[in-house]
Amino acid sequence: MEQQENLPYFVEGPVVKGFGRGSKELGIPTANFPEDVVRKIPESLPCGVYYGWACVDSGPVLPMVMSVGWNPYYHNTVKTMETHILHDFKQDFYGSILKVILIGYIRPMEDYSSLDALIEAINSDIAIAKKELQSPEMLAFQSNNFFLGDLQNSSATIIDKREVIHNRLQDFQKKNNNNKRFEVFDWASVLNRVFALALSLADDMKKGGHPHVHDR
Ligand SMILES: Cc1cc2nc3c(=O)[nH]c(=O)nc-3n(C[C@H](O)[C@H](O)[C@H](O)COP(=O)(O)O)c2cc1C
Ligand SMILES: Nc1ncnc2c1ncn2[C@@H]1O[C@H](COP(=O)(O)OP(=O)(O)O)[C@@H](O)[C@H]1O
Repeated sequence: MEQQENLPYFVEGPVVKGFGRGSKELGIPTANFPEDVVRKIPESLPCGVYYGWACVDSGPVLPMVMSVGWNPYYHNTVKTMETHILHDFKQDFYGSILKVILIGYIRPMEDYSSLDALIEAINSDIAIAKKELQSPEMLAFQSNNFFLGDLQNSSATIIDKREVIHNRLQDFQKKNNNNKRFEVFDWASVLNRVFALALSLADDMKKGGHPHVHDR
């Protein structure tokens, strides 16, 4: 299936406030990634509904369902990534770091005729996720090194590793944005290229082929 081509896909970022449409009251709260994280998701990752694993800060790795797109039901003008974690959290976790692995594609985003129909569709997505995540291949991702912060030994594909590294370097850059040196020379992007090249070479060596540079 074409939608499975870029999976698994690894994303990490802080949880920000969404549109506040009261999805919590409906029993389906969704944690939102900020716009800059969503913007980095390549066009090659189709909009739609996904299932996979999620982890908040250094908490347990839990099943999740996620929507990626423009929420046609609400006629959104910005693309969002909204993660509903299948767990009863005692409190909100805005500002926490959310890590997700998108493993399976469920369906495209639909414009439902009523809120009840949308909720019914999401509940069906949840049932699919629960079932699919029980297989040994899916369970293996629950203990992926990505959740431990060990990127070198993560089974993320090259583009995913770069994405995570890119996000981390952007945070690093933001923290240092008062430092004049960063205005003169973009160290973060240089480091990003060096990391990407090193990962690319390591992967090629592992495959036993001749190392070559992948384009972003
Ligand atoms: C698993 C899942 C599937 C979704 N499917 C759709 C969909 O098909 N169409 C749609 O318009 N929105 C869909 N959504 C997005 C919801 O509309 C969204 O979570 C809701 O707008 C909550 O907004 P809020 O975070 O601002 O409260 C889906 C969300 C989830 C978690
Ligand atoms: N199981 C859960 N999955 C996702 N978010 C949850 C969950 N339980 C609590 N939350 C919290 O709820 C927030 C989302 O609530 P929601 O009503 O969708 O509001 P908003 O869209 O305004 O952020 C998340 O950012 C998170 O802090």
